[in-house]
Amino acid sequence: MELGSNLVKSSRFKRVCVFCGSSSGKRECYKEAALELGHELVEKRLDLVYGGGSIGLMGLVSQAVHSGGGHVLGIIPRTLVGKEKTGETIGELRMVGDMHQRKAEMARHSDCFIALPGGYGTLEELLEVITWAQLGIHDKPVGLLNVDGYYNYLLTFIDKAVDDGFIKPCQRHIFVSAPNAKQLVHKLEEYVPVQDDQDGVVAKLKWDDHHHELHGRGGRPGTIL
Ligand SMILES: C/C(=C\CNc1ncnc2c1ncn2[C@@H]1O[C@H](COP(=O)(O)O)[C@@H](O)[C@H]1O)CO
Repeated sequence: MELGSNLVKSSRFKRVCVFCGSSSGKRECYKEAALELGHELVEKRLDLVYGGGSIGLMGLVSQAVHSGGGHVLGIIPRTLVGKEKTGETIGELRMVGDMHQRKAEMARHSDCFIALPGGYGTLEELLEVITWAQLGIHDKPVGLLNVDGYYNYLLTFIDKAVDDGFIKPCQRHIFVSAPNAKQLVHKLEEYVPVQDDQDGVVAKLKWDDHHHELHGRGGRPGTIL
């Protein structure tokens, strides 16, 4: 695909879910990384799925994608809607009943996940999609944007969990990490899902079948199909 004079290789993804701080952090590098990620998504013609709202890094990444011509889908619980809590949202906004539905909908609408720096909310979203990958609920790539070493302690902790037998060595690489957006998107493109057939990982198909048995094919918000 041609964009100006540059040749842009088309991506295996269409929509990228970004988890990130509802604050901007104290250092410029976090804001710069959010903008850089937004620009990278635009350059690769990738649409954005995120938590809605324009506060913090969420605002920066969504504005960058929106002003670059990408589609922005914000998924937000009704309770959080309101300028005072989330700022002015741009792009398409979809409202859901609660935080659980929100995460499931964000995941359902995305082909991969990226976590920028953030706080508890970002960590929880990141660890949930990693856990879902471990359980075989999805096989979508997950990437950690380790801006200026922000996540080094988390990576060290995960290594400790592997050493101490709480995370299997083969699951250590269930997600990828990189210091900048370009490298991270490249790694996500190359990612091959971790295989762990021997030890109880339930194939995605089985989760889906079970879900369809329970809820029918139409699905309900709150489940990845
Ligand atoms: C409740 C108040 C502000 C919270 N506003 C949010 N608006 C939209 N999305 C949010 C908000 N807070 C958390 N999120 C989700 O979690 C991630 C950011 O959380 P963090 O703790 O800042 O890392 C983000 O990806 C969103 O999906 C006002 O009192």
